[in-house]
This record gives sequence, structure tokens and C-alpha cells, in this order.
Amino acid sequence: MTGACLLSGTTAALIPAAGSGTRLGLGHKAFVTVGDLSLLARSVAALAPYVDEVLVALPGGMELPPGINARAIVGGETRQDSVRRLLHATVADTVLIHDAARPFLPANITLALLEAVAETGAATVALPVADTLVHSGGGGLWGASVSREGLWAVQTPQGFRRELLLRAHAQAAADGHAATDDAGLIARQGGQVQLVRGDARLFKVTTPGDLALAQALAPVWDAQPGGFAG
Ligand SMILES: Nc1ccn([C@@H]2O[C@H](COP(=O)(O)OP(=O)(O)OP(=O)(O)O)[C@@H](O)[C@H]2O)c(=O)n1
Ligand SMILES: C[C@](O)(CO)[C@H](O)COP(=O)(O)O
Repeated sequence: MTGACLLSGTTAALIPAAGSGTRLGLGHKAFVTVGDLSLLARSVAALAPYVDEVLVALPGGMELPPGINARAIVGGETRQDSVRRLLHATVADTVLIHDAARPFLPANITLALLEAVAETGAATVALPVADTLVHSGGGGLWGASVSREGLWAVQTPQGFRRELLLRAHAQAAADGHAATDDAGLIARQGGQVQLVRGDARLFKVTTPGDLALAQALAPVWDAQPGGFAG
């Protein structure tokens, strides 16, 4: 049974990959390789077995490299624009939105997310915060402390009934509201979003330090694709 069997109707994986990778500094981040595979190839491969189609938003003028089994569209100026375009490029009933920049997505997390979306219509992978949190007070000094009690760091994939997310994006666009993810747009409208426990190894490759971690993890993942032991 694939994960899509948990849901009624069709399911699409929507992968925003149109960012410029400014913080990493190596050009378009989705095409950066860890081990022998690009971040994008890894993200597509992780979701493809569980969905009816995979759509990728790419920077203008770029094409999908050979070997990536997906349909490509041109992304937008921001992640939010890229996701909105992806949403309009599919008719699937359910969408799983996943950053190309998160290459290590365990199968058990995808299955747990699909189960949560089937029950609630909106869910995201997230992880309880483990570090002490503080606002910078300026000048590199400790400002106001922030309790980490009840705080979760949001990851992807995030899953939604597509109609629900289309409405949330339309409302955000009408209000000129900019968001860093999609689950937040549902919550902004008063909708409930189920939190599904993620994994530290599902981190987003954002900085050179993240890339170094990803390079170190790739052989471990490639020895057992789809999951980590422990
Ligand atoms: N206009 C944009 C911006 C981002 N993304 C995608 O959204 C995901 C998360 O974004 P982020 O990690 O911030 O990537 P970049 O925008 O490329 O990074 P930076 O902010 O450092 O430039 C990435 O898979 C990225 O390709 C996108 O599809 N379209
Ligand atoms: C969607 C996301 O990965 C959830 O943590 C995150 O908000 C993307 O942020 P970015 O600044 O676009 O990388």
C-alpha cells in the first residue's frame, strides 16, 4: 500500500526549488550535490513512491536534469509565490509541499504525515525545540529570554487538502501577507494544523555548515535509503 492509499482522491508532491541559495553561496541550491545526488533529486526520490505526481518549481530558464521523474514549472520571486504557482499547476486533491533543500526525508515520516492529513486536512512535520532561546538585545548582547516550553521548529513536508491551501494563499495574497511556510497560512485563517514529529536529520540545507553535515550524512542515508537507524 502506498501512502496515497490513506487518502481519498489524488495526491501530488509539490517541491519548491526555485530559490537562489544566497546563504549557501554555491548558485542554485537545489542542484548542489551531496554524495552523488543533487538535493532536488533526493527530495523527489523520497516522495515519488507515495504520490500520483511530482511537480517542481525551478528558477526561470532552468530545466530538470535527466533522471528526475517530475514535471517542472517556473517558480516565483519568493517561496510563497513558487508554492502558489505549484498549487495552480495541479488538480490533485491533496498536496505534500516539501523543500528541495531538505534531502533526507524518512519514509516513516511521510507515512505519518499522510495519515495526519487524511484525518485533519492540514498537517506539518515539526520538531520540539531543544535549545535555550533568547532575543538578541542588540550589540551582540543577550536580550529577553524566550521560554521554549511548547515551541516546535517547523520542517517540511507539509500536507493539505489542496482547496484549503488555495484559499489560504488567495487570502494571504489579497492581504499582502508574506509567510515563511504554508501551514502558517492555514493557521492564520483559524484552521487547525496537526503537528507530526520530524527528525533532526530532516534539516534544511541553508548554510555551508548545513552542507557539510549533509555531506557527512549522505553515505549513511545511501546505505539504507528511506530511513535512519535509531
Ligand atoms: N523564490 C523561491 C525561494 C525559495 N524557494 C525554495 O524554497 C525552499 C526553502 O527556501 P530556502 O532554503 O530559503 O532557499 P533559498 O531561497 O534558495 O535560500 P536563500 O534564502 O539563502 O537564498 C528551497 O527549496 C528553495 O528552492 C522557491 O522555490 N522559490
Ligand atoms: C518552510 C520552512 O522550511 C519551514 O521551516 C522554512 O520556513 C523555509 O524558510 P526559508 O527562509 O524560505 O528557507
